[in-house]
Amino acid sequence: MSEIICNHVKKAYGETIVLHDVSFTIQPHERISIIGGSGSGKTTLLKLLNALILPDEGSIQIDGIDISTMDANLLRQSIGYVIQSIGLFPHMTIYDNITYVLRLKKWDAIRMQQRVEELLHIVDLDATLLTRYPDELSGGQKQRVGIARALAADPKVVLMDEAFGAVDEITRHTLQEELLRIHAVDPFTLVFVTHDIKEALYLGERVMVMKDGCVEQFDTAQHIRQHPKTAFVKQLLSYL
Ligand SMILES: Nc1ncnc2c1ncn2[C@@H]1O[C@H](COP(=O)(O)OP(=O)(O)OP(=O)(O)O)[C@@H](O)[C@H]1O
Repeated sequence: MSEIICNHVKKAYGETIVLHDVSFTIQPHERISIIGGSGSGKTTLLKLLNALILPDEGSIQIDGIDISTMDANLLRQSIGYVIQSIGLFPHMTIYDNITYVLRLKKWDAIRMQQRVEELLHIVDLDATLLTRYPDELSGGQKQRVGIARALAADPKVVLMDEAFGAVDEITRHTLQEELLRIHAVDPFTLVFVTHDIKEALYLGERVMVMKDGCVEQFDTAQHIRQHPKTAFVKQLLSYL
């Protein structure tokens, strides 16, 4: 499961309205990418889905439950979240980073060890890295650790914010393919924020284009390509 419904959500920081009356539904297991100009509200939207911030108006439901009524910590433990700066804990080993949520959930050591082995296989990382600290890894390896950590507790929703933005083109493409492979094997609802239209169309079954806090178009990748609704969407497609 994990249908996400965003219902007339409005968010402002002080006087500045960052999201205006945003509504959409994401189907269980769907892959959505979000693209838009800088400051259009993409990260704010992900933070709302993760209950890191709350809407001023409107509501967000996951599987029919308004997330503002849920325990925020439990909600976040059930959602995988990967950000560009990765957010690995620098003072923890890679093993401890990957198992962070599992330890919060009080998994026993043997089960955790087995899950880490599975995760290393899924994200194609070598077990010798487990005792290292984040500083001792390359950018691509850190991204893989970030993905492994996000997937550790088998979340039904995964939010990725410019997750592959800080790696070279080849690593980026490899990570994109791996993400699709991981999703195909054990699907989850994926919301992937990117600045790259090519990446948005490649990863998203549907693509949401945002501008100035509004959704300009939310359609299948094919429909966006064939029928861009606004000048802004056309402009994005011109970068392909
Ligand atoms: N904590 C905050 N306090 C005040 N304003 C904020 C805060 N966080 C974000 N903003 C503002 O809200 C707007 C939307 O920011 P957001 O990070 O959601 O945009 P974005 O689409 O993710 O941008 P980018 O692509 O540059 O990362 C921006 O104008 C930003 O300056």
